[in-house]
Amino acid sequence: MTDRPSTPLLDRIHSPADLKSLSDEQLEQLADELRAETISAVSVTGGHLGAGLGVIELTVALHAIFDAPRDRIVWDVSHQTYPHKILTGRRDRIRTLRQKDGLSGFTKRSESPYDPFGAAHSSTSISAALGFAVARDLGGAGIETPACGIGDCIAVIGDGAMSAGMAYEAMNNAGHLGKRLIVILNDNEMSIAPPVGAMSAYLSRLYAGAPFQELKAAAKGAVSLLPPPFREGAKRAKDILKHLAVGGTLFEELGFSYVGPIDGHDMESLLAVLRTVKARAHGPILIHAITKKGKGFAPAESAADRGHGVGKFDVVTGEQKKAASNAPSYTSVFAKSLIAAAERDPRICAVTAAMPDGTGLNRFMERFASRCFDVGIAEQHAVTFAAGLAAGGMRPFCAIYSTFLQRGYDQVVHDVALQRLPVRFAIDRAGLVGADGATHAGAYDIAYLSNLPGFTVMAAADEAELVRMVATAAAHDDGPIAFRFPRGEGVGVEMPERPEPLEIGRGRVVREGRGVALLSFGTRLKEAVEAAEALEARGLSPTVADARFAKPLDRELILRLAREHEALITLEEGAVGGFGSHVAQLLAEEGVFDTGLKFRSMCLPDIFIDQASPADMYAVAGLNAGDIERKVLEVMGAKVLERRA
Ligand SMILES: Cc1ncc(C[n+]2csc(CCOP(=O)(O)OP(=O)(O)O)c2C)c(N)n1
Ligand SMILES: CC(=O)[C@@H](O)[C@H](O)COP(=O)(O)O
Ligand SMILES: [Mg+2]
Repeated sequence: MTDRPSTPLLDRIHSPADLKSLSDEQLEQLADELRAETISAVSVTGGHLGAGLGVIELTVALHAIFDAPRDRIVWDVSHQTYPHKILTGRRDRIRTLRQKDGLSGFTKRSESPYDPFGAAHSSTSISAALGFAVARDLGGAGIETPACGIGDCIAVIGDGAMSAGMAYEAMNNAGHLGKRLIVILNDNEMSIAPPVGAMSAYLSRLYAGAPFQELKAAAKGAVSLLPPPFREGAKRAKDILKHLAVGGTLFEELGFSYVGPIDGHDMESLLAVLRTVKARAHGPILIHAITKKGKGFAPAESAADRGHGVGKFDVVTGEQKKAASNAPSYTSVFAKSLIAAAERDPRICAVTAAMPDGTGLNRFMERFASRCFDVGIAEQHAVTFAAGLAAGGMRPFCAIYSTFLQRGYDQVVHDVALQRLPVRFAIDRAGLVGADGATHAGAYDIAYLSNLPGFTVMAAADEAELVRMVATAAAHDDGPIAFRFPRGEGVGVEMPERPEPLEIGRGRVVREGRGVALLSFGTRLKEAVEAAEALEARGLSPTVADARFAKPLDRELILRLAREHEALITLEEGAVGGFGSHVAQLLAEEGVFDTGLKFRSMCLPDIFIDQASPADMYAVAGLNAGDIERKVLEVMGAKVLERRA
């Protein structure tokens, strides 16, 4: 007895080469089995379900027609690649997805030669595929697979990812270079939330209602693309292409041949069009495939997010297994606090870059639709748009995950900081996030914001602190201000009734002790307190303080801790170069080291940490309570404790 689906054909597939001998009908059957296997695997791992289900037929067709790894298939975001992983020799590990030591939830060059380019942040695929195409034409053979060289270069990009400027930068360049390059626009009319923006409306118009171009002309153009009959389906290809629009679109204006729209779930259409394109394409070509996110799994198809990101679930009912929560999530605390602040202040508005649910701004949107802006996947624009709002007299909160804010860094520097504009950055997913792994680690914002003149940088130690920081940011008009908080639920502390803004640049001592001081910035505070309590048993009683601010630093507090203790240890959920470095700089400048203070900075190590539970990732980073305890003992010269299990 097994709860795995029956997959006789898929069981024979060990690499894409095995698809080459299958008939078109068998490829259709393979797609059905691949869908069942994908659903089964994600039901035990959780993860990105809907996007993969939407590209099952496309994945099979691509691997049947093209020759990966020689042909480079570059998946945008790559959260839709679980079916691709199954077909490319990773089926035996597919139930380890997104877990410690398991398969990554995204494409990863070190994981497989079939993943020619890693991704997880969106809208990079056309640039990367174009890079491969140019390398090919310059005689490059690829790093991992030099023996097979580089064949066709194919970018598969979603309609949501098409909202980012980078995709247009790439098409602009590709149209100019004129290299053979295949872009498949996987249009499921969904980002994580329903897509927004004029471009999304334009894509819908390409296949909604009346044909946008005279059919006769389209058919003529299409027929000229047809190959001589080969293998199966040439006649069918002709029939299909007769009904397609070719030319006349924005893409055509950018120098691409446009083929579409085609039904991305109709294997016959896909095979026919891909065969034709493979045989005849010259220059850049864009194939517009219409798909359904969550296709073939009713609970996903009917979910508001089309099953974008799911927990483990029951394959029959679709019911997700949710862990009981003991405290509200940081995201919901942020959203609630911002709504409360906006009730009082009509200047408060909010900006998200395609993450209304993830940032909690969907709730703000329900309450203040005219003051909330989902700009699509467009972090650079989001930041400068917020800068404009601030310059216009509003009080904008730009809510972006730490990892995605990286994309808007020049805008943060040039448009916000340099002009000292009071944009409030609500930085969610700060620190290590778990299953999404290294691509989504919120590791760098402390460093890349704290070095900017005039920036105020805060980190919440718990959910009550987050409430205070929202109030602080709302009241702060003197330049840009950021506050960071992690993924997941809070600590379960009591919440302030009427949050008062914090005094800028003032930390707090949460536990008075002696000998050694632990100065935490962010939610490692809980670990620091735990470590301090454990150290009591060893005769040590560390002082524990919450810095609250990485910029401006609480000089008074830090210098007092340095003066009154033999050792000072800083803690943060960020990369080297952040809070600890700024504290070290202050201590050095003040000559504190000259008088013999023992100083250590505990931050993320200089490595990319693979996916695992956040606790396991912090164990790799050496930032859990036991690690802090050991560090204290090491610094204070006491016996190092046995490593905790
Ligand atoms: C730069 C960046 N911003 C935000 C995200 C978060 N994100 C992941 S998938 C996604 C939606 C992508 O939509 P689409 O490209 O249409 O793919 P689909 O899931 O519909 O297949 C978003 C916003 C991201 N991965 N990268
Ligand atoms: C692929 C992607 O970037 C998002 O879907 C991300 O996985 C969301 O993560 P959260 O669950 O933390 O919102
Ligand atoms: Mg989409």
